[in-house]
Amino acid sequence: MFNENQVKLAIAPIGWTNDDMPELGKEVTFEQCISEMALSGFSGSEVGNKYPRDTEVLKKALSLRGLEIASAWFSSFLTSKPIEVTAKSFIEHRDFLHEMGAKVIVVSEQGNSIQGQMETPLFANKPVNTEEEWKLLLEGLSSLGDLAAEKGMKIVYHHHMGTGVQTAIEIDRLMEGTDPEKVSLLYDTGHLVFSGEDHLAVLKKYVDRIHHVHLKDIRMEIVERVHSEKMSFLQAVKAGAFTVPGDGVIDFKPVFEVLSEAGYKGWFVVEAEQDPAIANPFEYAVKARKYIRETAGL
Ligand SMILES: O=C1C[C@@H](O)[C@H](O)[C@@H](O)C1=O
Ligand SMILES: [Co+2]
Repeated sequence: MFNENQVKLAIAPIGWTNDDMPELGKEVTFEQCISEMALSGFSGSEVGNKYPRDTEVLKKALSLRGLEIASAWFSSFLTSKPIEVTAKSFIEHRDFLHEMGAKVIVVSEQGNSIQGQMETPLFANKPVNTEEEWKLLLEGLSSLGDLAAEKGMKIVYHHHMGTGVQTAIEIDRLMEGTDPEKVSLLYDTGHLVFSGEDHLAVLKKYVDRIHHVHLKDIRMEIVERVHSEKMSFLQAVKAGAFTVPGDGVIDFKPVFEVLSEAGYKGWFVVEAEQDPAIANPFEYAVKARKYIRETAGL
């Protein structure tokens, strides 16, 4: 299905230690996390809060286990702070990733996001960008795209629950308002299905602009509780809204088919944050690896 020289498989550390709620998995060491990633058959990782920032130390620890860095999350504040503030931290992040050999930079606007607020009900309080916020966001992302291009890199925008770019309509606006040469899309199956979008329609529409993929599955019974019990994003994660591909309601076969027919090149990153005390991260990594082998032939 895929050309094995063009796609690579990574897993995010968020199942071992959660960056949004560092108390989840605080006892798990960096070495345990990356060793279990390698042992379960992955060749890459994104960057978590326990990863050393010294690039030589990080490279050595990863190469001992046959792992590479696929990318890392960057929070932009284009709608709430002057562009210079975001640009300064973006350049630092870009240079770190460039040194680590990554080609794409995950960007998500957090200026008006509620994703980190433990008590804020997710669906009732989702921010909706004003016209002014859209302008700041679209122009700011173009500038970040230019900065990424200086190093031969791309930004991949992460649509996300609890932010101003969550729904298919909002993704349309983001895509229509930016230059494909400057702004690419990160496709995260879990966030689209959680939001109630047609994830395959979004994929087919933007497949040529998708340069990074997060593979996340959904437990629909938890999403129903998020609605009825007015849970926040973080409460939803703790309750187990997300899981690894093959363990929830999403059929990934058509997702892989659309991407392979379009000649997708880049990383697939299994990203399934759940409480590691409930869902053993190594066991779930092995489960995801087996499912991807069976469904994508990778
Ligand atoms: O890519 C991601 C990074 C996390 O920090 C985030 O909250 C998660 O849901 C996600 O998709
Ligand atoms: Co994601």
